[in-house]
Amino acid sequence: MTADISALDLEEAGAVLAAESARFASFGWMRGTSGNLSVVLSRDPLRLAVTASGHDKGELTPADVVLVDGQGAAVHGGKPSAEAELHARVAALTGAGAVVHVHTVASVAMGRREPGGIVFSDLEMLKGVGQPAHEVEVTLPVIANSQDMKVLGDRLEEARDPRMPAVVVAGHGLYVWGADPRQARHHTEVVEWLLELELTGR
Ligand SMILES: CSC[C@@H](O)[C@@H](O)C(=O)COP(=O)(O)O
Ligand SMILES: [Zn+2]
Repeated sequence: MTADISALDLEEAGAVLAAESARFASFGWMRGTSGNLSVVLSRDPLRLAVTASGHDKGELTPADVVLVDGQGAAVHGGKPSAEAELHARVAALTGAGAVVHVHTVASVAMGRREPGGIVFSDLEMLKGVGQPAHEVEVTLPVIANSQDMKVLGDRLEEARDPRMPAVVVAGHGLYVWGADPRQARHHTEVVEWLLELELTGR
């Protein structure tokens, strides 16, 4: 346990992540134990609470959370998400306070159709990721999948567009981030809505 993060802080974070996870699972976005969530608990040193690996993400309890460092290694708790290192990388790179990873059908389907990136324009919903609705084109980057989180992190760093707090990982799912878990959830809902629209409309 680090001196600056109490067990209570971690359990409170676990309660938030369990609630967010149950919500995403209810949407069918975390089927078969897929997906993972994190929230930043301290910046210096970087510490995140991340969901434990391999659990049913619709049935998490506040205890199903692990404290990890800036490399995604466990500092306290059990086995962190297999993707904890990427969460830490996103938090360090973007300044986000929370990261969401979901396995949505629309993200994988659109990543296949548009491997060079998915362009959105003239949609009121773009305001939900801080962009104007009109006269702007915003691209959601698509990066190749890897089981190596360092490789995935390098790809995300190279491809990300500061105007879009998300990337699609081809053949895998969606990474989205925000200032806190609530904003990360809203960004996730908006990006997924945009993806579903494009999937339906093309
Ligand atoms: C069907 S689980 C797929 C996993 O390999 C992974 O991509 C995932 O999203 C969940 O991993 P986890 O280690 O439980 O956080
Ligand atoms: Zn995944």
